[in-house]
Amino acid sequence: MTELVLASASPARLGVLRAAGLDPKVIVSGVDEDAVTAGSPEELCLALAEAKAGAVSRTLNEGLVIGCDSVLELDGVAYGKPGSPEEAVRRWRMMRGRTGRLLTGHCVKDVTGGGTAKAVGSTVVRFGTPTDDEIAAYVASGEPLRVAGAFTLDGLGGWFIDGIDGDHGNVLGISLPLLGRLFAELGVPVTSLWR
Ligand SMILES: Nc1nc2c(ncn2[C@H]2C[C@H](O)[C@@H](COP(=O)(O)OP(=O)(O)OP(=O)(O)O)O2)c(=O)[nH]1
Repeated sequence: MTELVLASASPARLGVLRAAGLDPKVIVSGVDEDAVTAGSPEELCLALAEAKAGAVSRTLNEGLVIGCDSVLELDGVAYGKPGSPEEAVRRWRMMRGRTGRLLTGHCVKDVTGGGTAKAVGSTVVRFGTPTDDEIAAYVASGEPLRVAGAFTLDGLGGWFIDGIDGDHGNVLGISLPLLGRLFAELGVPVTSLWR
C-alpha cells in the first residue's frame, strides 16, 4: 500500500480525507507562509501548497505527499487567517453582503516516482449580512482567527454564509474531486487508497 502523507496541521483537511476513506499520516510542513509571495491569489495558494508538500516530501524516501493552502479572494486580494480580532471584525464588515472566492491550492508529490500534480480549486462564497453585534460575537468565539478568510462553512460561521457555488470540501480546505484528478494524473486510482 502506498504511504499517504498529509502535509498539513489542518483538522478540517484530515477530517475530510478520513471521512472519504483515506488514512493519511500527518507531517506538518512548518513552512513560513509569509516567506512566499506570488502575483495573484491563485498563484499564492498554489505556491504555498507546493512549498508545504515539497518540504515534507524531501524528508521521505517514498509515498504520496499532499500539500494544501486556502485563501479568500475578494477584489483580487488574497486573505488568509486574520492576525487579530480587530482584523477579523474589519474583514467581516467588508465581506458581509458580498461574494468572494475561496481558493485552495492542492499539490501532490509522488516521492517514489518523482512526479508532481497541482491545481487550484475555486468555490464562490456568498456572505450573509451579520450585524455588528453578530460579528463581534462571532469574533469573540475565536473561530474566525483560526481559518483562512475568517469564516467556516461547518462551524459557527455557517450562520453567516448564504450559499456557495462549487465544491464545499474546497472551502473546508481540500477538494476530493480535484484531489482525485491529481492522483489520477500521477497514475494512482483514488480507490486504491481507500482503507
Ligand atoms: N472546518 C473548516 N476549516 C476551514 C474552513 N475554511 C478554512 N478553513 C481552515 C482550513 C485550514 O486549516 C485553514 C486554512 O489555512 P491554511 O491553508 O494555511 O492551513 P493551516 O494553516 O490550517 O494548516 P497548514 O498550513 O496546511 O499546516 O482554514 C471551513 O469552512 N471549515
